[in-house]
Amino acid sequence: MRARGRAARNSGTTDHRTPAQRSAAGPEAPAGSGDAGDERDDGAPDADAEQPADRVSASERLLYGGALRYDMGWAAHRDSLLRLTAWDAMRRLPRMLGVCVRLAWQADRRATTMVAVAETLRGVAQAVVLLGVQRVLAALLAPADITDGVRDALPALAVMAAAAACGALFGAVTTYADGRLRPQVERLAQEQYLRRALSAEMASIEDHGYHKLLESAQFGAASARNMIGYGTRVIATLISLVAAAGVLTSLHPAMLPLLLLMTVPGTWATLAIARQRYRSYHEWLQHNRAVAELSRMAIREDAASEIRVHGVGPFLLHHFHAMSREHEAEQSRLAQRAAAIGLAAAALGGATALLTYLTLGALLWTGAMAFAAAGAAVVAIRAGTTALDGLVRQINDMHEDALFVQDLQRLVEDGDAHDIPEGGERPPAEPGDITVEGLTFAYPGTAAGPVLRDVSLTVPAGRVTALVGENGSGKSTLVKVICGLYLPQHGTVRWSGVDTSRYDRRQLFARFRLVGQDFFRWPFTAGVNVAIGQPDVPADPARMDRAAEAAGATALVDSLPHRWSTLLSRVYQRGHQLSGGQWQKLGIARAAYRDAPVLVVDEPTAALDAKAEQEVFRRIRALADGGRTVILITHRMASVRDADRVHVLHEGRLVESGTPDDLLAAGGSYAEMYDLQAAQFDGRDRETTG
Ligand SMILES: Nc1ncnc2c1ncn2[C@@H]1O[C@H](COP(=O)(O)OP(=O)(O)OP(=O)(O)O)[C@@H](O)[C@H]1O
Repeated sequence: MRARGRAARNSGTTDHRTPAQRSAAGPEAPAGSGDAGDERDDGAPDADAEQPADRVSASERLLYGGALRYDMGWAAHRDSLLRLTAWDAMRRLPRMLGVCVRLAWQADRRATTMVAVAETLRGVAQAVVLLGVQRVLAALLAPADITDGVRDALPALAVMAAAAACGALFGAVTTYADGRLRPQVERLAQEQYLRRALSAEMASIEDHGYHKLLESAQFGAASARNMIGYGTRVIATLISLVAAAGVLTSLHPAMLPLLLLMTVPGTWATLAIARQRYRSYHEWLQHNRAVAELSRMAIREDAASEIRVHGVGPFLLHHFHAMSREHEAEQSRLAQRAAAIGLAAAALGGATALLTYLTLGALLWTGAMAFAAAGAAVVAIRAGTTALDGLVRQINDMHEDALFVQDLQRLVEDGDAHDIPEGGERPPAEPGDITVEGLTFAYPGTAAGPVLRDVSLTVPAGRVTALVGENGSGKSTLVKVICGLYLPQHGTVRWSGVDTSRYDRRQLFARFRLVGQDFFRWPFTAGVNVAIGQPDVPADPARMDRAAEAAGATALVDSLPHRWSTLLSRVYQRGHQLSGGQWQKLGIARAAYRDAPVLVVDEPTAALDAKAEQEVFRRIRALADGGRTVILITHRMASVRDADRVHVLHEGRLVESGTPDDLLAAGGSYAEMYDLQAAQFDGRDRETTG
C-alpha cells in the first residue's frame, strides 16, 4: 500500500485453494490445534460470499472462541464507506481539504504557506505549458511555410520552457516544505491521540465501542500525515484540470462533456473497489490484530520459556498459518472482484475514448474544427483525463485516510464524555476514616451482574485494614472503587463523612499509593521504575534510596550493574532481567517513593521469599504505626493477624468484619481459612520432623 499507516492497517496474501485441497495439503496440525474436521467452513475464496464472518476457521474457534470480525453495524465509518459515490467524494473534497489545511496550519504555518503557494504556482505553470502547446501547434500548422511556422512558434516555445522550469522549481519547494510539514502533522495528531487515550476512564478503556474508536483513531496520525500529501497533489491536479477544461472548451464546447464522460468508468471502478476494501478492512480488523499478536508472541520475553519447554512454537506457527490463510482468502476474493471491475471499467473506458476521438474526427471532417485545434484538443484530452483520473484516486485516498482522521477528531472533540472529569472540590490532604456505604458495582458492559453487592464497611485512618476472601470475591474491585478508578452504580464512599463524589477525581488519586497485583513493569531503568511513583516531580536519587530501604530493596539495587541506571528490559542492549520477587520489591519501592496518605497493597508478597515477606509486612505495620492508612489484600492469613481490622468478602458481599481475634473466636469464614492454612503448616512441620 502507499503509505505507512495503510501498510500497518492492511496485510495478507492470497489462497486460491478449495477447502478439500486445503485440508489435503494443509499443515500437519499439532496436538491441541483443533480438529482437522473443523476446517469444514474454513472456506476457500467464495466470490459470492457477502458475509465473510460466516467463514470461521478452526484456529479462530479454538483460540478466540469464534469469529473475529467486527459487525459493520458498529462502525461510524459504515455510512461514509458504503455510500461513497463520485458525487459524494467530490462533495466532501472541500471539507477534507479543510481538514488538511487546519492540521498543517496548526503544525507549521510557514511550511503550509510555502506548500500552498508553490503548488498553486506549479499548477499555473502546468496550465501555461498546456496553453503553449495549443499556440505552438496553431503556429506550426497555420502557415504554408514551415520556417514561418517555427518562427511564429518560438515565443510560445520560450514561454513553455520558462513555465516548465518554474514548475520544476516550485516542485522542489513543495518537496522541501511538504517533507518538513508531514512529520510535524503526524506528531501533533499523535499527541492529541495520546492525550485523549491517557485521560480516559478505566470503564471507557474497557468499553468495547470506545476501545474500537481508540483502535481506529490510532491510525489517524499517520493518515493525517498522508492527507497532507494528497491535499498538496489535489491542489495542483485541480489547477491542471481547470486548464485542460478551459483549453478544450475554447476549442469546441462539445469536448468538455466528452472529457468528463471518458473518466466515468475509471471513477466508478476506483470507488467500487475502494468501497469493498473499506468494508473488508473493518470486518477483518480484529482478526488481523490477532494474527499480528500471534506473531509477536514468538518474541515476547514473558512467553519465551514456556514456548520452548512446552513446545508451543509449532502450535503458534500452525495457527498463525491457518489464520493468515483465512485472511488471504479474503484478499483473494477482493483481488478477483477488483480485477473484474477493472476489466469492465477498461472496456467502458475504451468505448468512451472511441466515442471522443470519433467526435473529434467528425468535427475535423465537417470543418467545424481546424487541424491545429484538433491536435491541441488531443493533448488537452490526454492531460485532462490524466488529471481527472489522478484527482479521483487522490480524493479516494484522501477519503480513506480522512475516515481515520475523522475518528481521531471524533475522539479528540467528543471524548470528553469518556475522560476522567476535571473539576470538583479539592480533597483534604488526609482522608480520615474511609467509609463505604451500600456500595453496588458491576463492571460496565459486562453481562455478569454486580461483583460488589450492597457492601458497607469502614477503613479506619492510621490503621491496617485487611480485605480477605476467596478468588473473585471482589477485593481488588472494592479497592479500585475506593480509589476512584471506577464509579459505583449505587452507594457512596466517604472520607471523614464527606461523599468523595464531590472531590476532583485526579486529586483523589493523588491521595493513594498502590502496589497492585499486576503492577506494571516499565521497560525503563530501575530508577524510573521507582521514581515513576511520583512522576510530577524530578527523580530524586536520595529519595529513591530511601524508598528502596523502605521496600527492603537496597541490596537488590546495589547488586544491579549500573544501580539505578540499570535498564530493566532485555529487549534493549544493556538490558537486565529481574526475577519476579525482585520486581515485586521494586514495585513496593515505587509505592514507598510516592507521597500519599493511603497505601493500598494487593497481594504485595506473592513473589517474595519468606524472609522478604516477613520484612514487607513488618514495614507495612510500621507505616500504619506512623499514622498511615493501609488497605491490605492478601490470602496469607498469618499476615492478616497483624491487621487492626479484617473484612471478609464472599461473592461480592461483606460477610464478616472485626479484629482478627474477634473473627477467629467467632469461628466463621475467616477462622475457617485461617485454620486451613495453619493445618497445612502443621502438617508440613510434622512431615519434616517426623
Ligand atoms: N476489569 C474487569 N472487567 C470485568 N470483570 C472484572 C474485571 N476485573 C474483575 N472482574 C470480575 O470481578 C469479579 C471480582 O474480581 P476481583 O479481581 O475484584 O476479585 P478478587 O477478590 O480480588 O480476586 P483474587 O483474590 O483472585 O485477586 C471477578 O468475577 C472478575 O471476573
